[in-house]
Amino acid sequence: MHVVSREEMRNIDQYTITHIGLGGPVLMENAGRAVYAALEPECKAGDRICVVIGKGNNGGDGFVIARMLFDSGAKVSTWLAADPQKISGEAANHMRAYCACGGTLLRISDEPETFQQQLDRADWIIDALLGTGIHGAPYPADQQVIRWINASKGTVISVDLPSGVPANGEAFDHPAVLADQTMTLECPKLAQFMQPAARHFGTVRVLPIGIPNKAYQQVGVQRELRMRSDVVRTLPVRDPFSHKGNHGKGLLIAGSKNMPGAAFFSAKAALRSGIGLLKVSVPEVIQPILAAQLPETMYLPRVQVALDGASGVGIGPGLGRDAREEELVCRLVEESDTIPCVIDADGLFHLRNHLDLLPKRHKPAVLSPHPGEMALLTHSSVQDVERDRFGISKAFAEKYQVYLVLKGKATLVTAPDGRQIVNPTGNAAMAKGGSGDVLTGILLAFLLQHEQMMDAVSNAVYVHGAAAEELAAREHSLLDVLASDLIEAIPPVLHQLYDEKTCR
Ligand SMILES: NC(=O)C1=CN([C@@H]2O[C@H](COP(=O)(O)OP(=O)(O)OC[C@H]3O[C@@H](n4cnc5c(N)ncnc54)[C@H](OP(=O)(O)O)[C@@H]3O)[C@@H](O)[C@H]2O)[C@@H](O)CC1
Ligand SMILES: [K+]
Repeated sequence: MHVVSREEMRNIDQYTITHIGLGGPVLMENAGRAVYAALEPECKAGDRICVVIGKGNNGGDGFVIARMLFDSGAKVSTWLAADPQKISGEAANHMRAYCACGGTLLRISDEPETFQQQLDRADWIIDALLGTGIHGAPYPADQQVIRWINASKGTVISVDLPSGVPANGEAFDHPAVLADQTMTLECPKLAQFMQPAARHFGTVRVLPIGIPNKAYQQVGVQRELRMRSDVVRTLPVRDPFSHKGNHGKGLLIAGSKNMPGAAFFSAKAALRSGIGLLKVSVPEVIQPILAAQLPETMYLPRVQVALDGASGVGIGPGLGRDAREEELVCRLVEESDTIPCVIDADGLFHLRNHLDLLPKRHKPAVLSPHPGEMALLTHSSVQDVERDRFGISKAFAEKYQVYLVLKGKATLVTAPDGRQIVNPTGNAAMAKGGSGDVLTGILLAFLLQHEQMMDAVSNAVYVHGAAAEELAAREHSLLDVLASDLIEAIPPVLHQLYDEKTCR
């Protein structure tokens, strides 16, 4: 499923209308019908539904929804936030169709008190005020309508976008609808994955409106939401005649005297994610503790680190910020030139002034920063990173020729050629020390077992998030999940995914 910017969505619509010949009224009819079809099973007989309609094409969708509700005999009141004389194009066609079917239109500016009363009494409020077309803050009259919608008690369903939210997710401080549910048309917009916009969406349903794939290809959209079916399709299939050497010989350089746990989490996650052989390099002082906890790995004293036949390397979790490690990180990034190399946490800290090493590699490295680490790498602030997650990631991945995993609510994977994949799994239980170390281990293991790096990285991020969801769905809350719990949730997640793979 594609993820689009405002401009891309407009171009996709235009291509579909002009070159494919599916006219705007058809798409609008499809959009309104899709929302009606999704809404209808949720509504009980006698529910009061208030449709709030703006002047543009988002309002046009609202007319279709209102017409279908009216035709089905629902208790619908349809309120216009604009002068009907100023409604034009496809929206005007659908306004006429609604009226011709016998529907009544009320203007908010004529009867603001009645509007507020009806909003207050409504079980459902359909927000078709503003969509992808607005520039800047909504006009003052629309801001007032948004405040009234937000003060209402009914369930707010936003059509395409919560009104007032900028589609590209730019930071804003004006009023915007706080939806209970957003029925996104055709494909998710960037705003759904950006702060503060994302907080306005409530739960999201994506409703197809019949735009053909050709339109996406022509516009050249390079962003996708990872679907479960993508993960199931691309997970590696294990050869029944394989041996441990076929599933990767990983080397993990992690842990320090004060952070032995990080090495444990990464190593155990890599083992749970299928790696064939794993050697862990830790300071000698913590080796006995780890060896007792994790007898499945081999150990290499930190002073003797050499690739020594490894087919992939993970660097960074709990490494510490001692200046001596900087040289080690740089050396390993250079020496592992032709094999997968994952760099995280303190590995990123040590690499921050040596990023020029990255584009020299034959095999692109995988960097997995959280926004704070990304700010460090780009000499910016966390706010700068969050303001433009998509743009900053793309510029960085292309410049340094890396796979970049920018962690967050919707972790974003960017390939060296600029393709981007948004991860849908995960929850707030992961906001705890050690979670990132687990991901490093899964990444290392998956890179050694997948054919395509983008699949390996995206699947690792997906499984990591799915493990947190699995825990929260069963015996855990969002508060009590530990990194070690995440690791133990990898097996049920993989079990389920492989089950789906064999069932297909
Ligand atoms: N064929 C298609 O494209 C399809 C599109 N579809 C639907 O259309 C939506 C996009 O439609 P859109 O482009 O008409 O924009 P929309 O968000 O309804 O409102 C823009 C209107 O607001 C105005 N306006 C501008 N700035 C403003 C502000 N700050 N505060 C307040 N108003 C402001 C501006 O008028 P202006 O004031 O500039 O004259 C304009 O009239 C999309 O989200 C989806 O729902 C679907 O039906 C599928 C087919
Ligand atoms: K809307």
